[in-house]
Amino acid sequence: MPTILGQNQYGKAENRVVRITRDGDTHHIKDLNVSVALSGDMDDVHYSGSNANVLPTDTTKNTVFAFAKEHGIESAEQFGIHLARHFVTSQEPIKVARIRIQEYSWERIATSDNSSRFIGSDEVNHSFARKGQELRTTQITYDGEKWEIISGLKDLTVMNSTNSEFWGYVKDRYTTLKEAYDRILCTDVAAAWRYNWTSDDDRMPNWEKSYEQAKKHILQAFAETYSLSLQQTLYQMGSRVINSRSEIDEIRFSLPNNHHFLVDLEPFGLKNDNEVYFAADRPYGLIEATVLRDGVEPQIPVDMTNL
Ligand SMILES: O=c1[nH]c(=O)c2[nH]c(=O)[nH]c2[nH]1
Repeated sequence: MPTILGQNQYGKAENRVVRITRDGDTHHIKDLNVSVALSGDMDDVHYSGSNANVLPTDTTKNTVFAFAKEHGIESAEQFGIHLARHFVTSQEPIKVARIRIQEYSWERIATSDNSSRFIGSDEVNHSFARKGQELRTTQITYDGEKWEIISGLKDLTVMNSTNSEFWGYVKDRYTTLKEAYDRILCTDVAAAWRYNWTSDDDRMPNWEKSYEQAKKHILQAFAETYSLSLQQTLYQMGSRVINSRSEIDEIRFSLPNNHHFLVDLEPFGLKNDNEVYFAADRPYGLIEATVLRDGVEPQIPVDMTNL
């Protein structure tokens, strides 16, 4: 049966590009998922395998990252327009470029009123929480006498665009990781905390307020900790909650280390001065720990945060 080629397009999908613009101590984030689809005179590659008209999808990926440096990312639309125009006007065989962009929005974390005691007031400008509601969770267990209430949240994505380092770790023959003295720290916070309210005879906590406050302390501790490891940040977040909320005795975290790798733009003659990152989705480091009020028995199950 004879066949003919129908509609076709190709490109690199889901380029996760993060552009940090550093305006002194005030940082701005653009976080995009960019998919490139090109079409045009592509009969030959399908019919005979001749690649003469094919700009590699790998090149389209590089172009996305290089453009993030060269042109910046003013808006998703502006960025997409630059890219689409580039592909169509620079490559004769390419007749149509379709750029799809999803943008992750971030908002600044409001730090605590007394933060200037811990950090310079200008440093609040590098800590962000991703917009979009986190999921609030709770588990209630009652045996007719005692209550166990474990509440928490998941998918609370936060980022520090500076004030994070990681060095001085063990190095064996398989270690290739370079020590980092200024890296992006990004995680999706999953936390579960246990209330010490166990009896109907005791005064019940204000659940709504407690949730809002626990979340606030987690965010502020993340923003205000100068981090030498995600483990250290985790502990700071946990102790901030335990120390500020007398109704909570125990908190467990599961924190993926959402790696952001600096993109090597040298091959394109561009210097990447901590501006353009590749946001990898896997594999990721996974840091998990419980923080307890001194003297209490741990009760939150290990997998409680994997709701
Ligand atoms: O904060 C970190 N903790 C680690 O244990 C670790 N391991 C690693 O490779 N990177 C990091 N980062």
